[in-house]
Amino acid sequence: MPFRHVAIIGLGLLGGSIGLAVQQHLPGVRTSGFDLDPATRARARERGLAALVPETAAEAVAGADLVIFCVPVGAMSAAAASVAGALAPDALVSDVGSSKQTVVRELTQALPGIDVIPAHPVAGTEHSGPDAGFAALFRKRWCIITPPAEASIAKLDSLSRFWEAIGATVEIMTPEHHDLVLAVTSHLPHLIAYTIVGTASDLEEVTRSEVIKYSAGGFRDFTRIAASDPTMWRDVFLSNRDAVLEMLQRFTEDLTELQKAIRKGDGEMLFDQFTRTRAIRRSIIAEGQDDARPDFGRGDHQSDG
Ligand SMILES: NC(=O)C1=CN([C@@H]2O[C@H](COP(=O)(O)OP(=O)(O)OC[C@H]3O[C@@H](n4cnc5c(N)ncnc54)[C@H](O)[C@@H]3O)[C@@H](O)[C@H]2O)C=CC1
Ligand SMILES: O=C(O)C(=O)Cc1ccc(O)cc1
Repeated sequence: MPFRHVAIIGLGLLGGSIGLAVQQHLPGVRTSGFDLDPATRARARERGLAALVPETAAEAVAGADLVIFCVPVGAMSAAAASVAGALAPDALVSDVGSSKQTVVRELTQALPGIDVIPAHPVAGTEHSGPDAGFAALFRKRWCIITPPAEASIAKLDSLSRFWEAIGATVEIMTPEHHDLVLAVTSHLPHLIAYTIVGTASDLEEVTRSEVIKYSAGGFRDFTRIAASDPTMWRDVFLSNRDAVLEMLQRFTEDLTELQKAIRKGDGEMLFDQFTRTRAIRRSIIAEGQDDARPDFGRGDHQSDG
């Protein structure tokens, strides 16, 4: 393993999972971590999310050759500023943020002279905080690395090997392309889930208890997504604004087409559309890209296995 000491800033779902995964898969690598919230630091020590959880970010990054920011994308700048003077000059800085263009810009600006190579493990749950992390989170999941044009090939290779060692499969993309792809595959679906759950709970003629009682498959799946962390998702939408607005525009147009078909009684149009989307689901399953997590979509327990 090219890294001897990994420091994790932010010890919630992502940071905690990285800490546990490194300790499980790379026992020779030192781990340290810091979180702004004292209660999270205390819980991180109890759960052993990192071997060392000191009281300051500067102490956590001292001597680390890989520093990973695992904070909401709107907090990346402040988190980077909090370690600016304390990083080893040859440390590699990375992150796990769900959007990449603003993050790469903000980390690079906050840390002049330091190598920054952002990443996004496309792996998560609707849970957050220091109790949510588990070592197997990244197993068989994609990790998209978005190196700036000037990134060192050797450091990019080291970061790829790190993610592979904790179970992920690495893909390289530009930050621009990443933000477009994730806008449609992740950000828009979350926005739709937040909307539909809000719409259902605002109805006057249908009571909230009826919504809960009769929430068969479809609605229930949306409520899982809509339970995701409000701070994290507020930041994702504000940071990936342009790509999300572009995808939302296309989605709105397609929704209007379906609305027209229903009004006109155009069953053929509806049937063709649903046949096309069923084929997409089937190809996801055939490629083994359905979710490997044992509790996906069903319970709210996590495992450390
Ligand atoms: N939740 C998910 O499923 C996924 C999240 N991500 C990304 O990972 C990042 C972290 O998300 P989660 O772990 O889910 O969030 P989380 O809410 O579980 O953890 C974030 C932690 O960062 C801490 N924090 C905030 N500002 C800080 C600062 N300046 N210094 C130190 N700690 C600070 C918070 O106290 C919190 O404990 C986000 O950027 C998110 O977009 C990426 C993939 C999946
Ligand atoms: O829980 C789910 O279904 C997710 O979609 C998790 C997730 C959330 C944010 C990401 O950037 C990547 C994965």
